[in-house]
Amino acid sequence: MANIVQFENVGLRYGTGPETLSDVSFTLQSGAFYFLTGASGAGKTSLLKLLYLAQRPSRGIVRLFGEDAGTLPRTRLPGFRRRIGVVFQDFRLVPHLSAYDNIALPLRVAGVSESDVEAPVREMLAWVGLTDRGRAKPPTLSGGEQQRVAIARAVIGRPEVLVADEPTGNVDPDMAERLLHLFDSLNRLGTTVIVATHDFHLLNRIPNAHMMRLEKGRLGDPMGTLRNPPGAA
Ligand SMILES: Nc1ncnc2c1ncn2[C@@H]1O[C@H](COP(=O)(O)OP(=O)(O)OP(=O)(O)O)[C@@H](O)[C@H]1O
Repeated sequence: MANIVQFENVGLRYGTGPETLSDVSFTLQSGAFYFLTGASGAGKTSLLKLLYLAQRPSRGIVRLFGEDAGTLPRTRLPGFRRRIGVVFQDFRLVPHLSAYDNIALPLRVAGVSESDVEAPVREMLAWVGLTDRGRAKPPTLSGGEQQRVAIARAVIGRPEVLVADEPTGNVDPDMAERLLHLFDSLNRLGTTVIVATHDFHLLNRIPNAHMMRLEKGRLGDPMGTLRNPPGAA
């Protein structure tokens, strides 16, 4: 499998504070599934922001799709970002737009003609089990429904990498499993998936997932497949 993401000795410092991330080196293989764990404040969100190009490293190299993200001209950033879907813990849906229009947003922003928007949006609504909720606006949806809209929006552009930052933090355990199942099915179709989570119960649901653990801004033990995570029976 090809390296789709590569971090080389990456450091991140916000302003003049201490380093939030230090000497972070890892690769993500195309088509694999990764969990990123670590205590609150360990730097998970910061690492993911570097990955989806919302943040630039203070030092080191972030390589995406074989290219050094630090030397990409600004004009190429939107194209790169479209290859990475992002799911946030707090959903970040546009409240005055319907579920349908939230999911359609990435296609419309990318200039896809309106006649080519409806079929993929309907397909996504069905995939996340919300066929009947397309007209609903986010404030009228449950947390699990909102997160499913957010997942549909993140994947409608068929990204090569899906990044999810604590996507199950605001839903009940049954819904968390359901959401994880969506990530798993996407991964089986070939998308590289990385999920940051505190929820150890989820880890053994994807037996072949690779584990990454951040401790105070540094990656812990080398990555491996965690078949018996802490808390698993
Ligand atoms: N924009 C910012 N400016 C300054 N400091 C920041 C900023 N974002 C994060 N930090 C700091 O960086 C450290 C790591 O934060 P980060 O959000 O990456 O951790 P996390 O592992 O995702 O935590 P949590 O699980 O609580 O979301 C924290 O000490 C945080 O206060």
